[in-house]
Amino acid sequence: MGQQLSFFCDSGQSSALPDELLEYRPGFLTGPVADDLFTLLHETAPWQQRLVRMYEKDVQTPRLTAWFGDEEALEVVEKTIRPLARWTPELEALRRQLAVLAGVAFNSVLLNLYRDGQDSVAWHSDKETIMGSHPVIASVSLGQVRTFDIRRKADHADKYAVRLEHGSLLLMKGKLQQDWEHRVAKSTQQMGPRINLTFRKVVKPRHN
Ligand SMILES: O=C(O)CCC(=O)C(=O)O
Ligand SMILES: [Fe+2]
Repeated sequence: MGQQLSFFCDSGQSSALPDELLEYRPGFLTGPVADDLFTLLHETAPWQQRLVRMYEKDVQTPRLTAWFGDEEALEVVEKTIRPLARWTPELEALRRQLAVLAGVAFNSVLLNLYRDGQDSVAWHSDKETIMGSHPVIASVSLGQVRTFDIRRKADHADKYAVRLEHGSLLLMKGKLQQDWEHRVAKSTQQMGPRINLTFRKVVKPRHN
């Protein structure tokens, strides 16, 4: 990869984001392949609305999710990953393609369905306890273009945004999970559904 990319800050100015943190590939999947995958997943994935504990209350996540993966992934994070669906041929093919491209033996994929502009994922970083330090996460986007924001944990003014297009691939890597947070914010604009797939290699936490 290594191509130079432009990311856009809130001010509308473009600025290059270090590609040791994020690599963006628009058109990773061609239009028809992306269209078919969107329709298939939208109609057949075992979508669920999960409860998360926030401020001592159970609240529903503002999006639907589904997990697919290997049995070994289930053993790692039994509570959060369950139920874990078996790989479908289409997701298995994508996993293989991404494993070669990213050099990572992904053993699970988390699917998010943002039904409209009101669905979102709040600022967070993905847990390194179950992915090891400096994990590579391969994120494929289908459907509605949404904005992916990142901000540095130590200085929230240090932030970038990138539009994740239909059929695009975003590789998150290096110190992104350690030093930065990311989100997909709600939008007041009329928006169609978007499906995001994050391929992950989850591993048993190491106890020293
Ligand atoms: O929808 C996206 O692009 C990001 C999803 C995400 O950050 C996550 O599932 O951890
Ligand atoms: Fe995330």
